Amino acid sequence: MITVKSLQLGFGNSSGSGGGYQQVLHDVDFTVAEGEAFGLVGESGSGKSTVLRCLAGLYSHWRGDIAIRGEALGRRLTRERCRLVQMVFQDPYGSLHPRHTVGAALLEPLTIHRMDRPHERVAQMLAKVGLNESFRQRYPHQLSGGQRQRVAIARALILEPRILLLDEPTSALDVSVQAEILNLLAELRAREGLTYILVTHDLGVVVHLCDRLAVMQQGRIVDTLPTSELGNGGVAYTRTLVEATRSYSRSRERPKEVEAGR
Ligand SMILES: Nc1ncnc2c1ncn2[C@@H]1O[C@H](COP(=O)(O)OP(=O)(O)OP(=O)(O)O)[C@@H](O)[C@H]1O
Repeated sequence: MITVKSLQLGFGNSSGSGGGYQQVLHDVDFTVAEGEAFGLVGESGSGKSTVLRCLAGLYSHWRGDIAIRGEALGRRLTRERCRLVQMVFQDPYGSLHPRHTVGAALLEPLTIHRMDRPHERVAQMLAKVGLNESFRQRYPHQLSGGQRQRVAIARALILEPRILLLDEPTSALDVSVQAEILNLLAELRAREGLTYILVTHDLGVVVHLCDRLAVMQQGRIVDTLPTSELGNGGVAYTRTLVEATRSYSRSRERPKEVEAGR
């Protein structure tokens, strides 16, 4: 369903005169099947979010080929592309307008895309993400972190896209609500037959949600494997990453253990 071939992107002045040019993506290749959940993992700065941003149309100066359902993706963000591909960001506070109610935030894309039965669609979408009608009147600051992310997911899904790009969708959330949002995302994918590309630092999230993953290092994909193979060690860099994530999780858990012992 999604084919990315030789994707390259850099920032800065590429003329060579001013210097400061940084090549961020080098020949990134991967494919994602319809209905698949594909994880992108790797060290900080390896280019994961940049890949998502190219797919979402937030960057237009990439080179290479991106095709969705066999159709080459242009560099302009068209109405059809918005209907097909939507993105959910790490921080729902940043992606929701602070002075728009939940109802207004969900109605806006429907109005722009002139969709019929807008109020009915908002009610259905709220129910799908587990929020009742009373949430329509609330502002983002009147929601918990988990509820805000539910609204952000609802806003991304309200145009009925087929592809959801998820950039660290749970990392800004309290540990207690992370599982709730992951379960919601898994449930929505199963029910709606959605295709996910998910960027995360957390291999636990990949295991929970993804069928396959690609490991990025310095702007390149260095390994692609089924999630089921993660436990088997994989190739050297993936093994190192798995170990690093394990020790990262352990160090995150330590303060809680200390707290519990008080
Ligand atoms: N708009 C930009 N202008 C200049 N450089 C950028 C820009 N966006 C990203 N970069 C650089 O591109 C590289 C890749 O960034 P990217 O955000 O894709 O990494 P990442 O793997 O998602 O990292 P993290 O896991 O920390 O979010 C980094 O070196 C970053 O500094």
